[in-house]
Order: sequence, then C-alpha cells, then structure tokens
Amino acid sequence: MIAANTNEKKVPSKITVNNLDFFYGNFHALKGINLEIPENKVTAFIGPSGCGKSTLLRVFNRMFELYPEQRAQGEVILDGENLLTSKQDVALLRAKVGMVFQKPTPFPMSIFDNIAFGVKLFEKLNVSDMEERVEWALRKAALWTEVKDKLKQSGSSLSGGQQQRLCIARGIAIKPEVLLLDEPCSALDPISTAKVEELIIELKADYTVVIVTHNMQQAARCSDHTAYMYLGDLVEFGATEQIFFKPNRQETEDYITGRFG
Ligand SMILES: Nc1ncnc2c1ncn2[C@@H]1O[C@H](COP(=O)(O)OP(=O)(O)OP(=O)(O)O)[C@@H](O)[C@H]1O
Repeated sequence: MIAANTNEKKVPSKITVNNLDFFYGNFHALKGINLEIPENKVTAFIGPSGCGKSTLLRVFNRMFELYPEQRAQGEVILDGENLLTSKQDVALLRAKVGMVFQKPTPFPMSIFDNIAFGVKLFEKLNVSDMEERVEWALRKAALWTEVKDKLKQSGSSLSGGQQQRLCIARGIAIKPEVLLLDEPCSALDPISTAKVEELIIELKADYTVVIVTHNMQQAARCSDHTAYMYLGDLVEFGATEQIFFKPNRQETEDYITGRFG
C-alpha cells in the first residue's frame, strides 16, 4: 500500500485502491495500483502523457463502464464498499463522486438550469430552496457576482473560464463527497486558472478533491499530496512538498526537475 509519506498526523482515507489493474481491451493501462486518497485534501496525479492519470481518475466514478472493452479489476474502496463490485446504482455513485472535465461542457440551457438540472435528478426542492441551492453553488464556485444578473442567459454565453467555474458549480450543487477534476484548467487563461486554483484549495474544506494535471506548478500550488505515475505504474506517492523537494525515487526527481518527460 502506498499511503502518503508525510510527517503530518495520519489523515483518514476517503478512497483506498488495492491492486488495481485496468485494461483497454488487451492493453494493460494500470498495473497493480495501491493508493490511499486522503479525505478533505487535494491529491494530484502527475506524470508524462499516457501514464494513466485520467484512466485512474475515471475508475473512481466507474466512468469506464460506458465502454464495454474497458475493465478494471482489484478494489477501489469508498466508504467501506468496493465500488468495482458494488451493486450501487451508478447514478448514485456519480452523485457522490462528481467529475469536471478538461473542456468546459455547459449543458445547452440557462446558467440557472445548468445547476438545477442535476439537483432535480436527486432531490425534490421547492422553488426557493432551488434558488438558494443555485446561489450557494455559484458562490462556492466564485461565479455568483459575475452571473447573478443573468441567470436566464445560456451557459454557453459565458467565457471559457466562467464556463469551467459553472461546471464546477454544477458538480458541487449535488453535494458530492469527492470531486474529480481532469485537467480542469488546460483550456483556461492564466487569470481564470488562478481563480479555479483558489477555488480548488477552498473546496477541500468540504470535499475530497483529486486532480489530474500536466502542470507541475499547479500540482505544487494546489495539492496536499501528489502521485507520480509512469507507464501505468504508481512510482511514488507522498506529501506534495516531499515529492517536489525530496523525492525518494530517482525517476520522480528526473521528472520533477525536467530531466525527463
Ligand atoms: N479508449 C482507449 N482505448 C485504448 N487505449 C487507451 C484509451 N484511452 C487511453 N488509452 C491508453 O491508456 C494509457 C493511459 O491513458 P490516459 O489517458 O489515462 O493517460 P494520461 O496520463 O491521462 O495521459 P494525458 O496526460 O496525455 O491525458 C495510454 O497509453 C493511452 O494510449
């Protein structure tokens, strides 16, 4: 088991991964991954392109099940249950484990409805409670002041950075426990990126956040723990400071210092 190698007090795990293998058809994309994702912290997955970061992230909400040739074996324990074998309804799992994708993907509807849509699937709120929930999510996503006077406008009328914060608001509106972010800033300019990064740091008060990023400075700025992956293996996992300043493995150091990858 690779638990975060850190001097801080042991943080409880939200997700425990035991001997996880993942296959795209015959291709072995994740090899015997063991990992504990700490609760109410930000964990970053870094590593060169194709190392399996997004694959690992997508296992956490069983996104891969949409594709028949993809399969995972091993254990991914969330709240005491192996979600790979659990009979739990996948829609309920995705309400608990929300995901934000690389490209902002607002639904073709108003800003308000972008948020209310997902909430309606899981809860029956009256009009004023729904308005309150929409405002709450937009405030959390640091978007409220920018959109409060145009909630009826289409979500796609917003800038790229605002759209991504709308997608984050949509993700948190259904009050998940875990938020998965797959390169959430890769399509954003530096100002929007800074806003989303601030938001990620704030979100950990309420959620367990896992972020895939190509940007090592971003991992260093936002995450508490970092996992370095290479060719489907988890090479090293530890406190972000330790991974960046005192890695245990030569491969990690080579990647972090830009000698490789
Ligand atoms: N749908 C798919 N079918 C077959 N192979 C795939 C598929 N998706 C990913 N792979 C392969 O699985 C491996 C891991 O891919 P993954 O997208 O998880 O990597 P990554 O680290 O997130 O990469 P990147 O940083 O470029 O997004 C790669 O070798 C990739 O080519």
